Amino acid sequence: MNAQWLFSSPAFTSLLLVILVLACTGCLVLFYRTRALILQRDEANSAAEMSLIQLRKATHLDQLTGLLSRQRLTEIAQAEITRSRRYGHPLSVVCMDIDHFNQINRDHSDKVGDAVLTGLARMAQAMTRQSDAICRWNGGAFLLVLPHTSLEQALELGEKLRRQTSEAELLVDNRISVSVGAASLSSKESFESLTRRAENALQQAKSEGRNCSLGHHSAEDAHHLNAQFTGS
Ligand SMILES: Nc1nc2c(ncn2[C@@H]2O[C@H](COP(=O)(O)OP(=O)(O)OP(=O)(O)O)[C@@H](O)[C@H]2O)c(=O)[nH]1
Repeated sequence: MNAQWLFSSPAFTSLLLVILVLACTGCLVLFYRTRALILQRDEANSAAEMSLIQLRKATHLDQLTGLLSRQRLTEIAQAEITRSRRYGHPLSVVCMDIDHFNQINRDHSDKVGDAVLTGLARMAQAMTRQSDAICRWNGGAFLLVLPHTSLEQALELGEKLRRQTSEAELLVDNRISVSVGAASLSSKESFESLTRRAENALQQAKSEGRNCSLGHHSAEDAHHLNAQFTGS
């Protein structure tokens, strides 16, 4: 039996065909199995993502940053204002807003903008006390409610946040800055009025060139400062 006879025999051709069919079937099985595994993994990931979103909703957290929702922070602030009045301790709020956030989104993508928000949220949480409350206020703005904190102390924290932000590597190729506005609770003042004054101070900081912190002094703050100055 020579080699030429073997390769041209019908039995050999049939064997080759069988091997080919088996190899193709194996490849197909492998392909469908891998695809099924990938689909399974994607489904598991999106289920985990969905349950995180649902958990955050149920626990009154901002879906992106995990900070308090604006609604939950307002409830906490109302309770803190009542406590501050009852025990006579100061309470302040700080409003911090990313400068030119619109442009960051435009130049880098919304995904990078989201990462900046999350990074800032983590930084603010790490730099504040457990008794402070922080929320995503709107767009690129955060609001901090600071019990037992005077306007001067709130501005000190605002400056610390501003400095830390300008040094943090939140963007790969650039630095970002924030502007900060602060206000301290006056007697009989509502939370809405207090936050409006902090937002006014923030707008003032924006119009003075951004990357700075400013406080809104109420008539009471001015009186308090004057009393300190004259020693009365
Ligand atoms: N990536 C991202 N962007 C958001 C989100 N929410 C709001 N924005 C964007 O934030 C931007 C808000 O920009 P502004 O606060 O007006 O800031 P700006 O005018 O760019 O800058 P300033 O004048 O310095 O405040 C808008 O472009 C919104 O689309 C979010 O959840 N993720």
